[in-house]
Amino acid sequence: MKVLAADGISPKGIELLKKEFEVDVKDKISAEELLEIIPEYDALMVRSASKVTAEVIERAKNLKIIGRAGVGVDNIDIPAATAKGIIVINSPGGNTIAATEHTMAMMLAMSRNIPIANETMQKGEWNRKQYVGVELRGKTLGVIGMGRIGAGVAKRAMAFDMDVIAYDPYINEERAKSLGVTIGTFEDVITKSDFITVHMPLTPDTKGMIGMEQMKKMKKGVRLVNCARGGIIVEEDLAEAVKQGIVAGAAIDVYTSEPVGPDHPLVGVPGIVLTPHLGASTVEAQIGVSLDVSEGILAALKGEPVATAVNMAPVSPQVMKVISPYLTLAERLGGTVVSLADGPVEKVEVVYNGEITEVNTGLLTTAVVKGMLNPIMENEVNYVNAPGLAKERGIKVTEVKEKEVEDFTNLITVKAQVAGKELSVEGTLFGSEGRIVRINKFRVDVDPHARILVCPHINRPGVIGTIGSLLGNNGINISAMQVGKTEVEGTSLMVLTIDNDIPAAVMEVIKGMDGISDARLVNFYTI
Ligand SMILES: NC(=O)c1ccc[n+]([C@@H]2O[C@H](COP(=O)([O-])OP(=O)(O)OC[C@H]3O[C@@H](n4cnc5c(N)ncnc54)[C@H](O)[C@@H]3O)[C@@H](O)[C@H]2O)c1
Ligand SMILES: O=C(O)CC[C@@H](O)C(=O)O
Repeated sequence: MKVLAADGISPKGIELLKKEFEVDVKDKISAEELLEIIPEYDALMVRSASKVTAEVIERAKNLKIIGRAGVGVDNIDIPAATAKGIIVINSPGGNTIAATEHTMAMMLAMSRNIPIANETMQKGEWNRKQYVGVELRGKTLGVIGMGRIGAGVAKRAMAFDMDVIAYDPYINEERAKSLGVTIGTFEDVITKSDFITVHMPLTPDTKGMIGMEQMKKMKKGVRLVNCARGGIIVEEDLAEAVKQGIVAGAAIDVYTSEPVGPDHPLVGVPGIVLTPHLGASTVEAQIGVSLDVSEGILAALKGEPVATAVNMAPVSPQVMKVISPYLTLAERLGGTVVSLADGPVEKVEVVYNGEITEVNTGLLTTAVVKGMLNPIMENEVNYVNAPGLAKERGIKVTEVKEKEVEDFTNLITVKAQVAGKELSVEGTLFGSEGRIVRINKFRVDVDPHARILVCPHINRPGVIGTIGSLLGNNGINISAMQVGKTEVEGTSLMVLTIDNDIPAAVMEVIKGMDGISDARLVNFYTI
């Protein structure tokens, strides 16, 4: 497998990846070169400089995962990646402190004229009267977007004795209370604050959220900070508002289009402090984000789910801890059902019993679907594309949770509707080992690995022996055997774990044997 690390990713994560994969490092890569070389790679790591467009994704023949060494994924075409089953991961917390501290640094630099004072002093000037600043103490800071960075900025601002008022339509009263901030409306924040800082992603809702109309409503002497995304504050309006004295100052780290040249409207405006997207640029943050995405890439390339995938339903680390031991079992139950089916699966119901019902089992259901589709699809099915592929194929997937469970702590039952008939396979964990404990109505204890031959048959002398001899005569070794019975007298289910594939002609002979009702091969290597 080959990994491309673009945009100057810290070597810490790259070292980790190099233990398992071939890694090419290209700190500076043009859009043309990326398009040209992307077909070679299985994984791509980027910061904010490279644009992973639909065209790049279209040409990425082998790409399985894109790792964004940072928070914002606005430089990646997520719908295009999802449609192609490419996992997109980021590092949600790796650079939070760096961006939070940069915001504080920008606020202080702006309010105490540090950049201009330094610049003029470096030229030999001594301008003490010209650069009188303002204090943070006692001022109101308006925080728009109370996520990781917004909350970190609020906490630090309170240590500077600022009052914090926040606007974030997606946080609840309880969270606001625990952060010690006052929650207000957008109007409250823009009209009552002395400093305003924005910390949300650029979305259709947030784009241009602060323009001239809003700036005119703000307090006289207001100062604005944007260390989130360019475009949340309209750049031309901000330049004009500072020039006209509507806004006293601004500190900006991010721009609608980067890199920024000398013609940018904010360049050269007195009172505006600019940095070239340095929010995440600390040694610690770069190591953190590099390790985060490298670990994610390692897991994803092994087929494991990654909690930081942005194009999958998010799974908290607590939930992941509970469900991860069941993921392989869930896939194998799905794969078993589809291998036993005599026709296309129309409907799947995944029933969870026991303690596992207390957490979100969505990812386990996706694992069942992944296991069902993998043996029958040409291209790899993964946690990202499995739900979409099932929908495309008209397979209705539902989840049922039932607290009660007999005999086991937890039980997963996969029921499939095939040509009007129901098939079901049940599984549980014995310690950390997955086991199939029931196939249709037959109780079994099968270790779902290698290949199994499943034969419902009449319970009478000689039937099992005939199959054993046939397999032996064809050089197929049986390494384990189970016979499951039902309440229906006279019928049994034989499950043989075998070391080799069974040729189609031998399968036909088995199916035609006296006393055998059916024969199905489940190959766990393809699930
Ligand atoms: N300058 C940098 O180098 C740098 C570094 C890290 C992060 N960032 C950017 O900072 C931003 C925030 O990062 P984070 O880690 O705190 O993200 P986060 O996801 O933890 O927080 C974002 C917050 O914005 C809120 N939000 C969404 N839409 C909103 C709206 N319309 N109005 C108000 N609030 C809204 C969300 O509810 C959430 O609480 C992101 O855009 C990220 O890309 C920049
Ligand atoms: O890669 C960077 O330096 C910027 C990262 C930052 O914008 C982010 O969204 O995490």
